[in-house]
Amino acid sequence: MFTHKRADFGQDFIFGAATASYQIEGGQTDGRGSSIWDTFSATPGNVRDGDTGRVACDHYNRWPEDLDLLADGGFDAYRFSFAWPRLIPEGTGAANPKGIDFYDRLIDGMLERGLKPFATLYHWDLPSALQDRGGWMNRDIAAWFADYAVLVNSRFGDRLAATATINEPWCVAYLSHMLGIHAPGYRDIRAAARVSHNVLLTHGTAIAALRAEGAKNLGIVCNFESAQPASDSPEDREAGRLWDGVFNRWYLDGLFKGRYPDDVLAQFGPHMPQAYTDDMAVVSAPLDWFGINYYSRSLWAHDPRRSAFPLRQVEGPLEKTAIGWEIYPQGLEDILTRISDDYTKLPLYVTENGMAEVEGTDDPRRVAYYDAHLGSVLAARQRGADVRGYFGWSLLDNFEWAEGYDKRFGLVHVDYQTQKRTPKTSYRAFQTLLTGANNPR
Ligand SMILES: N=[N+]=NCCCCNC(=O)[C@@H]1[C@H]2[C@H](O)[C@@H](O)[C@H](O)[C@@H](CO)[C@@H]12
Repeated sequence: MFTHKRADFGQDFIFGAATASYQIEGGQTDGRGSSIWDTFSATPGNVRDGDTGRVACDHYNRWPEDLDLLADGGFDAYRFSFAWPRLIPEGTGAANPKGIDFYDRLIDGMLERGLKPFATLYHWDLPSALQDRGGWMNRDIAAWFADYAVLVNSRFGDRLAATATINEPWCVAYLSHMLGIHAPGYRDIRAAARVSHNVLLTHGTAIAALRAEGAKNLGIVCNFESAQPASDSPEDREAGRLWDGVFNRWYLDGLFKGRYPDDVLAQFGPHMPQAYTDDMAVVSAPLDWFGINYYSRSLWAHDPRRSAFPLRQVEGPLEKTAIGWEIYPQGLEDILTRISDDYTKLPLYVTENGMAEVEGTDDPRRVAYYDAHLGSVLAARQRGADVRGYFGWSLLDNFEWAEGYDKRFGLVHVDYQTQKRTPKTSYRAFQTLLTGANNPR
């Protein structure tokens, strides 16, 4: 079990678990439109074992059982995402009544169980019809997304505890348009530069539209990693700093200082959209809270072979999870205190933290991972970071993007042949922390 006690976090601290629509819902029916992850995963070679989100955890049909798992675990909140293609199948225009009905029932189900709905408007499942129109590379996405955000707010806003516009803009931009690892799979510096701006412009445009509707408790969720040099050489130290710029400072500086970091702009060079500086007041719109996703650290060395972003990742020596990421709890304390000291005094939520582990329901390594990272949250709070909550990633084993179903992050095991859910030891650790009892269902 954990070494911490619920009281260590203060009575107002929120514990939750997180998921995302494409990773768990399945339910490619009832008017849901196609998403870029449907097309990306249907393309051979993009996802391990050719896995897709067609069925996933069948959450579209099994959501009452999954909400029961959250309630029985003693969680205060559930971080979930709306599937844009389920609500507006073509991305713009007519809403899908069956999509609205699904989220109506899901959110009411949370409220009936005393679970606070922490919503994310976009967790990567862009409607394919919008990709046909350029997707994130088209500046018009800011208006398309703002209209979608206003629809969600009009239908569900009065029941949501908190709303994040976008999950992990770095993944939407760099992982998906520079590295090509996620949908839509571009490897194009010009696309990456434009999307790195458009994703934050879209966020800010939606915030303004939601404010005009009177929406409250608005934020964004960004992912951070502790970017470190692979050696003490000046070149490697510069490489570590540049990656910190790419992964962390682009978003922190953009959102909270209204400007992009010069070292990263220098790498993007002439590929930035014209007059992007005119947008920075919108990009840095005031927020009510800020979400931090943290998993690991990364080591970087100078790579002179590359004309832009001259760096390469180096494997580190620390214990690794089943997805190959080093276990580095200190990085969570560091990023929380860095954000609080250098960027914002907004309420902070750890909106994702967790680890991939080999299949099984006894997961002592995951218990130790969570225990160590919860300790980092306490340490950051003691250093003045206003951390208000923590969400484990993930409630369920689920579709892990390009890794398919091979990588399991769940507190609850999913047998994809039978869809049977089985709480793991790590679920029991949270249940004991949160309820004091280890009451098996
Ligand atoms: N260089 N490099 N670095 C690799 C950085 C990976 C960043 N990926 C995440 O943070 C994703 C986040 C996502 O929200 C969720 O949908 C995913 O399931 C989890 C687990 O993967 C995490």
